[in-house]
Amino acid sequence: MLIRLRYDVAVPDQSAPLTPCHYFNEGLCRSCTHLATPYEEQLAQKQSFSETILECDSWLPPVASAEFGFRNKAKIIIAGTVAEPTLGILRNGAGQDLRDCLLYNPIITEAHEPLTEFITRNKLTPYSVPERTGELKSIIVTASPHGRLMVRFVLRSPDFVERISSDLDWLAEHLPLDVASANILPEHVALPEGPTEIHLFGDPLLDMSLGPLDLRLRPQGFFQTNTEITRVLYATAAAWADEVDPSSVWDLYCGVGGFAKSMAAPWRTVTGVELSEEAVIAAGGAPLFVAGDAGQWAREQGTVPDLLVVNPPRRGIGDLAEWIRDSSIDRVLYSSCNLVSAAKDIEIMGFKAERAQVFDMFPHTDHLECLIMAVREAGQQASDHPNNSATANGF
Ligand SMILES: C[S@@+](CC[C@H](N)C(=O)[O-])C[C@H]1O[C@@H](n2cnc3c(N)ncnc32)[C@H](O)[C@@H]1O
Repeated sequence: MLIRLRYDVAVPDQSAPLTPCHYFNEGLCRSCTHLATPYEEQLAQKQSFSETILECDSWLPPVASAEFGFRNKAKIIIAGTVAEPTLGILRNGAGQDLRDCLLYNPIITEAHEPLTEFITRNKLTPYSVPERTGELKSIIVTASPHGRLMVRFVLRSPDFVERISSDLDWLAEHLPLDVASANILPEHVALPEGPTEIHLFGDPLLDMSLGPLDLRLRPQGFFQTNTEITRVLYATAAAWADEVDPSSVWDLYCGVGGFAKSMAAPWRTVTGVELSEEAVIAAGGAPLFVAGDAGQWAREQGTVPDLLVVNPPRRGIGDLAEWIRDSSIDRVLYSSCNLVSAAKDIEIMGFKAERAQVFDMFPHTDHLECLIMAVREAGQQASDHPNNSATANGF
């Protein structure tokens, strides 16, 4: 904990309890803004914040995460020199090594040492942000639930692809490597990655299966970052869906298909829709998974599902909310990492939250995932609406 003196000079408060993270205690990394707050208190704060943002008939108790070791993905910024690279973040334009970060899955932590050696032995010059020189910008590492790794080298140009590729057998001897690729990001921008991905090693699919749920991830696909919380989230969503036992489900913004697959049953049709073709291929492709814009796809169907599942990016579902309002859909299972946009969407839809639960996907931060079962408000029947597209289309 820091106390602030006049002129905003921060000095360590010697009387305050230290957190388990030495980077935090030394003021070198403050990504975990609430690390000094006891975890139970963090959870209670997230719950009360959520209850003020979203009016709900029944708020269930929050689902707690492991406090450390839960992150399955690390975006490691590379800086420093070939002989002494830093693997972590940029702090005031310089590299700050974060290899002891407590959030990482232990196999990601253990990968730092061989990755450091790999950079040095292959002379992979770190990219310097102030000078705009060098090649290796970052390494994105994803850990599977089975202890295997996907490693992606984000490079300024394809110049180093050959030398990386030719030494990957060495890397595979030193860490549990299943997939490796190069991502090309030529621009000097604060983006995590570029559009071009060059596959270099292994199968391009990392097995992210969670128990019976068969999930696979390709390099540019999205996967929730807290594996255990994700498993509980999908299982809870499936249990809530089973209570209403829909015969048709649409999973919009489906990513690699976690919600859709957890709700699949022989007596049910389930369709997942996702913008990223990489994710759709990883999910298993047609006929169950469709690549496209969720809103456009929904409008083109000429029918509606018994249960609509949405798990959009932070901005929410946009004008799909009006389409839902004007349709005959009466039950939406909304999973969101931004309760503010979710609450706004649910209001626009003319629905009310029947049940909600916080899943602590991102401990020590303000962020959270929330699962909401929303139902059409009495008196808000789509058929009453003058712009009822379903009625206009004759179904
Ligand atoms: C929060 S992630 C959820 C992914 C998935 N439901 C899961 O549990 O991993 C949001 C997903 O929406 C996708 N997406 C973004 N805009 C979209 C759109 N207009 N139509 C369909 N999918 C979209 C992203 O590619 C991303 O995979």
